[in-house]
Amino acid sequence: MTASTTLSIDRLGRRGDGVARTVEGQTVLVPLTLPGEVVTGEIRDGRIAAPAIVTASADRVAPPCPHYADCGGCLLMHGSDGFVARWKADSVLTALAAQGIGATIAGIATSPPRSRRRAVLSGRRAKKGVTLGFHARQSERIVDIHSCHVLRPAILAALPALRDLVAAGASRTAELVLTVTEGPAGLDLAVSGGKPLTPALSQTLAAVAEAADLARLDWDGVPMTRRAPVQRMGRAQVIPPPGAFLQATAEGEAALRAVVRHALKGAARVVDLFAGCGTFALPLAETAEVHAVEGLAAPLAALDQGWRDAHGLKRVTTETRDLAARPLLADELQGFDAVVIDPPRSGAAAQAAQLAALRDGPTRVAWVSCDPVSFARDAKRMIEGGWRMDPIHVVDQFRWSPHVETVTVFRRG
Ligand SMILES: C[S@@+](CC[C@H](N)C(=O)[O-])C[C@H]1O[C@@H](n2cnc3c(N)ncnc32)[C@H](O)[C@@H]1O
Repeated sequence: MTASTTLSIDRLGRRGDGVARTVEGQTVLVPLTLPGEVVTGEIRDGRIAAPAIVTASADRVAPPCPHYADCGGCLLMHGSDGFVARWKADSVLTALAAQGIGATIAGIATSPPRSRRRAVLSGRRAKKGVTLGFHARQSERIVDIHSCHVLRPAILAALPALRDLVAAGASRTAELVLTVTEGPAGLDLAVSGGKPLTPALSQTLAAVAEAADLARLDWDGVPMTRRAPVQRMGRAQVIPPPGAFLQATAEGEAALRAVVRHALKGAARVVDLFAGCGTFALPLAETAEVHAVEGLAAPLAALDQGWRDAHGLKRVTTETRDLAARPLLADELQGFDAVVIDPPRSGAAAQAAQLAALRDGPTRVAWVSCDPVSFARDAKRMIEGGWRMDPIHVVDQFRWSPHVETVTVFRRG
């Protein structure tokens, strides 16, 4: 017989698990709980994996998804919308406070249910059939999903076809990774980890692509294009490379872009750092000349082509550059009025150091971030360099997950 322990949840940790303390002072993680709840269960390896709720929080709601108990795609569906919004805003303020920065939240824009237009699914073929979905919590096991409250309806409708692809093209040993993106031309699917293409497999894949009306199916780097999988970026249309980064929801992208546009109004020369396929660069080129810098050549080539095919945009130039190893230096930044920066989760420490040291050139930096902790570190550097930080807009594109994105503006002069 194993002993149950009763604990009170103090707060949620960064990954969304409840955090409690035993009387002996041991920290225990308790998934799917909320602050203030009293829970009981067996502690193993510092976790109560299957807690019974003794006293529920007033913020607890019934999760709408039948897969929620198992699927790792969502971790906060048991909290009310108000709770999740407050928790995300607080996690940004907490990360900034840890760097000694006081900040205010301008607002939070939460993407609606069923709005995720880009998702990475996993698929496996086994003796007993195909599984397709997200990984279970804390596990390599794939939860076979048939409904989902985050994915766009077009992605959900394609799951049977994606299962057919897994059945035809997954080996028994490897997991398929399926990156699916919805755009105006339909679904764009990039699959990696599949069996080598043979004429027979190509034929099957082509038949599935046709039946599901996929715009493009990329099989481990070999694209089959039925329609150009364009994405609109302002007045331009871009064909992203297969599996390329795009903001996860159209609503989230619009919220980020609105803040960036407003902040950079009137700027004649803008540099877009970590530009991707041009989410910010191309709309900004309606009113400003833009220099787009990005580490990967393929998205930049797509951005460049999108600019060349569009009408009425100001000049856009591109530069492939590793901004961690070779950030833009002060003399390279001086020719710009304003900066937009949107680094990966690790942030932009090297670039922040260069921006912080600026005495001439840009007076505005619109800073988009997908990680509050690295953002807080970089913000501290900016503020130490004399920049003032505007209130922070929280943009929640990953509803019901612990991810949180922000955009704010640094100003000087
Ligand atoms: C969060 S995404 C933003 C992309 C784009 N701004 C958008 O909104 O679609 C971060 C981008 O940074 C790029 N990146 C990651 N590490 C980089 C590095 N060391 N140097 C330059 N670019 C990098 C990625 O390829 C990706 O396109």
